[in-house]
Amino acid sequence: RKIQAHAESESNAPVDPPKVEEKIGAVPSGLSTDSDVTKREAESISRRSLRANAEKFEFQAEVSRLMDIIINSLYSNKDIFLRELISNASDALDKIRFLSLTDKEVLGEGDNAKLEIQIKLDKENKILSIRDRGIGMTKEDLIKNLGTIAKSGTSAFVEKMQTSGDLNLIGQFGVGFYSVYLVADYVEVISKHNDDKQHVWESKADGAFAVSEDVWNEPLGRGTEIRLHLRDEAQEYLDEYKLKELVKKYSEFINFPIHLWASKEVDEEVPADEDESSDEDETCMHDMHIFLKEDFDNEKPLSWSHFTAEGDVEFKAVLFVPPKAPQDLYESYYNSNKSNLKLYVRRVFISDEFDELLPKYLNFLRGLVDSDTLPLNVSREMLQQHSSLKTIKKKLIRKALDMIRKLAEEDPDESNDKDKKDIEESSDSNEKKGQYAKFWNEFGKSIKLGIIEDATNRNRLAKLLRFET
Ligand SMILES: Nc1ncnc2c1ncn2[C@@H]1O[C@H](COP(=O)(O)OP(=O)(O)OP(=O)(O)O)[C@@H](O)[C@H]1O
Repeated sequence: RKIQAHAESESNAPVDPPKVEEKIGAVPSGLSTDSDVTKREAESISRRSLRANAEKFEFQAEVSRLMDIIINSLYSNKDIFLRELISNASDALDKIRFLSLTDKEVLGEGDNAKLEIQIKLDKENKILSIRDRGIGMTKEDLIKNLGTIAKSGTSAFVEKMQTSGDLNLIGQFGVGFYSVYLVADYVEVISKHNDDKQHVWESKADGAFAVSEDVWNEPLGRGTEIRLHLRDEAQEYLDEYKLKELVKKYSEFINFPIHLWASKEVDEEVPADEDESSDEDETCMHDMHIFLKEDFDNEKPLSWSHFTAEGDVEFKAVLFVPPKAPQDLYESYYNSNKSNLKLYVRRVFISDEFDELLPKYLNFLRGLVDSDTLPLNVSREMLQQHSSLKTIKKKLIRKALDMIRKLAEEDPDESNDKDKKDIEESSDSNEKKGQYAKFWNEFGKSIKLGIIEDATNRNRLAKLLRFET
C-alpha cells in the first residue's frame, strides 16, 4: 500500500457532468434592477428558496438516492456530520499548505494566510456554519465534487446504506459531505479558490442543486464556508456547549486551530490549552497535548514525553503510555504491524500505519512524530530505506525507555530510600504513587519481549523489570 501525503488530491475517475436543468426551484418573478436582485436574494436565504438566476443542475442518480436516505433517516447519531465537515476542512487546509511548501504566494497575506477553521452559530437565523481557509473550490469543483460520486461501487454502497441504516459508513466511502442533510434541510456552500471567483452552491436535497457567482456574501479571500440551515428538530446544534464538546471529540488529530463563535461574539478557541502557545509551527504538538489530557475517558496517560531532535535529522515527537493496554495488544503480536504513531512530515499528515518508527515491543506507545528531514511525497518502500529513519527510530526508543524509567523513579512506591520517600510524599507525589505498578501490570509483558528482541537496549530494559515478591 502506498503512503501518500494527505495533502495530495485523489485522482478522480472521469464522470459524466451532471445534466443542466432549467427552472428547478422557486423563481421569484418581477425582478428588475440589480440591487433589487441582491435584496431579493438576501431574503431568499431566510425563505430557503434557491437563488433565482443560478444555474441549476440535477444530482447524479446515486447522489440523489443517497441524499434521500440521509434526509429520511432515523439514524440517531446525527453528530457525525460535524466530524465529516471538520475532516473536509482539514483536508482542504492540508492541500493549500502542501502547495505552499513550493509556492509561498498561494497563501496570500493577512488573515488569508491563517490556516484555521471557524465554526459560527447564528441562533437568530438558525444557521450553523463551518468555514476554512483551505484550498477552496472553483465553480467546476463545486459542480463535480458536490454533485457526483466518482467512485466505483457507489450503487452497492448506497444499497448497503439503505439496508443497514448505518450512516456511520458515510465517511468511509468518501461521501461525508452529504451527511449535512441529517441536520439541515437547506445548505449553502460558499467557496473561493485562487483560480476562480467566489461561487455559491446550494441545495434543498430535492434532487437538484444550483451554482452561481457569489454577489451576496462577504468575500472569503480563500476557502470554503458551509452554511447549514438547521432543521427544526436539529436546533441542539446551536448550543455552544454541545458544539464545544463535539468539536473536542472530532478534532483529536486535526492539526489546525478551530475557533468557535457564538452569536454573543465570544471567541473561544476549541480545543484550548492554557499552558501552550498556539504558535502555528506547534499546532500538531499543541493538539497532541490536548489529546493527552482529554482522551481515555478522562483517565490520564501514565506518562508522556515531548522532545525535539536537532542535528542531521530533525524531528519533534510526542510519545505517551496510555492508561490501559488495548485488549488485543498481544493477540497477533508477530503478525500484525500495528503502530500507534502518527507520522507527519513538515506538519503534513503522512500516515498512521507506518510501523517502522518503533520496534514491535513498543507498539503500545502512542503519539506522533513530525520530521523536517523526511521527503514529503514518497512510497512506503522509499521511506523504509531512508537513512534518517534509523536515526529517528533509535532516538525514539531511547526517549521511550527514558520515559518509562522516569515513571519508576518518580513513583514513591518504587523508592527504597526512606528520606526521599518522605520528601516526595509532601510534594505532588500522590499522583505518581503506584503508577509504575500500574504500568507493569498493563505493559510488563512488552518489556519482557523487548529483553528478548532488542539486544542493544537489553540493559536498559532489564532495569525496568519487576518480579512478584
Ligand atoms: N471544505 C472543503 N474545501 C474544499 N473542498 C471540499 C471541502 N469539502 C468538500 N470538498 C470537496 O468535495 C469532495 C467531496 O467531499 P466528501 O466529504 O463527500 O468526500 P471526501 O472528502 O472525498 O471523503 P471523506 O468524506 O471520506 O473525507 C471532497 O473530496 C473535496 O474535493
